[in-house]
Amino acid sequence: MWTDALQNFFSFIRPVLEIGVLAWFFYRFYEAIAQTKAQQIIRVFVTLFSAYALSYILKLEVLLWFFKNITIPTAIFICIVYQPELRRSFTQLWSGRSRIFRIGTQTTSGDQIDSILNACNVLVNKRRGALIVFPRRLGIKNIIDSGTRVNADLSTSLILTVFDHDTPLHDGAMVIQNGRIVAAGCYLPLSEQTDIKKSFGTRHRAALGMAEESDAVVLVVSEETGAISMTYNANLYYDLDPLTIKRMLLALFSYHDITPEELQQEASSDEAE
Ligand SMILES: Nc1ncnc2c1ncn2[C@@H]1O[C@H](COP(=O)(O)OP(=O)(O)OP(=O)(O)O)[C@@H](O)[C@H]1O
Repeated sequence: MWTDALQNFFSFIRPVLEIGVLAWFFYRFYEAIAQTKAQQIIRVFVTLFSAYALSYILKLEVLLWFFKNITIPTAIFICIVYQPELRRSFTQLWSGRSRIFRIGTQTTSGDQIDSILNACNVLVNKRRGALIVFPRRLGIKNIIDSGTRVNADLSTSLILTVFDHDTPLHDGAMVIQNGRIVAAGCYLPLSEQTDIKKSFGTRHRAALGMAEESDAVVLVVSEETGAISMTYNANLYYDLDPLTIKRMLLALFSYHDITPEELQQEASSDEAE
């Protein structure tokens, strides 16, 4: 009797489990893709699938033959043409916004963020540029290996020393993780976005590229304008004030992905209460 009940239970739960896992997977995949240019790929697939379904329902034999024969070449073509977008989507899928993938941690404290922002303000006044990367869940060993390992306690003076002109490490990016300066002089991937402002040079392009390739947060101090900007999730937020940066960093380090506009809305609704 028990085995019958168990069998009945499993035969009920199995399809629920299968549908649940598939729905979760497709939702996560869509969520990752919706943030990137790979949504164009989804549109192509949806259009092709709709056309195929219509041909099937209306029994349009010639169109059905056509769709059957173009499926594999189209899939290969899309994988080749959209390879960077697909790679980014998968990276975001596994780095994810889901708690399940929260393996790594970034525990840079509020005081340490203050030290970083103090350094940024001094750099702004001295008209020096800087690029600081905060890895989150995804490891960025390849980026760290492209520079020089520092592995030192975080301090305003060390950041200033690194980004001062004529120091061997001022060219490139600094990596800060868990309140420590892990490396400096690191090379970041450049963004391939074409709709980025023409006035942005390679420093901003590198910050954006890093935010496209990984879930890291990047701070950029512009040597030319003195603006402090931030990139993450393939977006660049230009010229932010120090308080916004601090609040955003704290939120982002605790995996609460937030934009400056959302932060302002939260602050104004807190004031209203
Ligand atoms: N791929 C890269 N990885 C890390 N750092 C980079 C990379 N490309 C450029 N940089 C840094 O950016 C500096 C050049 O900045 P550039 O003036 O071209 O950029 P920008 O976006 O106009 O910034 P700024 O507003 O500070 O002038 C380089 O000296 C180097 O330190």
